Parts: sequence; structure tokens; C-alpha cells
Amino acid sequence: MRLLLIHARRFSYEVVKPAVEEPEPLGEAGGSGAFENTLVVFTSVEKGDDESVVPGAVSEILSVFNQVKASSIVVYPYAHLSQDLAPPFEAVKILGRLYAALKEAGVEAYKAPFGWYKAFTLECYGHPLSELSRSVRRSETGAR
Ligand SMILES: NCC(=O)N[C@H]1[C@@H](O)[C@H](n2cnc3c(N)ncnc32)O[C@@H]1CO
Repeated sequence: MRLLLIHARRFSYEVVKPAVEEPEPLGEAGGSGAFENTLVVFTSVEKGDDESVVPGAVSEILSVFNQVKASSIVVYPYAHLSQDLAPPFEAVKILGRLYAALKEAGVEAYKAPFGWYKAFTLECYGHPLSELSRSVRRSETGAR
């Protein structure tokens, strides 16, 4: 799993059109979202990733979240951080688990809809920790 973490003064997105056969239903977010002082986590799920990547990803994300003192997290499905992507039916599952785990950790977390081309506006703070990338591997033992 590859993560690009951007601490944004402002971030907003809006769906444009479906990008896969069965895009995620838009739900209550209604296909758009706008956030201030948020940590945007652009996330590519890679081939071979399984649920065991989630605890490591949560730990990396919360470490940055606490250091930059963001007020929320947006999990943003993003198929552009790896040449070795997991297929959509696997990726959507793992992204859902990541989102659920962040909420279980008690932080204000949101998820942009999976499987859509989206327009977005991103205003990065530009401080030294405002642009970070992480790579998380699944655990050999498959431990949760
Ligand atoms: N720019 C917008 C976009 O990337 N849209 C992507 C993601 O929302 C999602 N997607 C498909 N495969 C993956 C994957 N392995 N990991 C994450 N998201 C994925 O499906 C869209 C088309 O690839």
C-alpha cells in the first residue's frame, strides 16, 4: 500500500464520472466534500495487499495526523502511486477497512468515493511535514 499524505489548509473534491464498472455508491457525502485543516491520504492499494496492511497504515497516518495537528483525515482512493495496483474489488475492501479502523481510533475521518474520476482542489500548508509519502507492507504472519 502506498500513501501520499498532504496536510491541507483547504481540500475539496467533486465526482465527475464513473471510472470502473461498479463505482462505490455516493452515500450521504453525495459525491462531494470540502474540508479545512485536514490530512488528505491519497491511497493506492497494491497487488498482494490484504487486511494486514491496515494496522501499519493506521499507525503511520495517526503519527502524522498528531504531529501536524490536523482536525480531520480524508482517505482518498488514488490509483496513481504504484505500478502494481490491486484490482478494484480487492482495493475497495481494504480501503473500507482502513477508513473503519481510523474511525475506530476515534478521529474525525472521511472517505472519498471509490471508482470515480473526481475534480479536486488542494491547498497544501507547505510546512516541512505537509507532504509525506509512506509505503506499508502486509505483515508476514498475516496478523491483524
Ligand atoms: N484519480 C481518481 C482515481 O484514482 N480513481 C480510481 C480509484 O478511485 C479506484 N481505484 C481502482 N483501483 C485502485 C487501487 N488499487 N487503489 C486505490 N484506488 C483504486 O478506481 C478509480 C479508477 O482507477
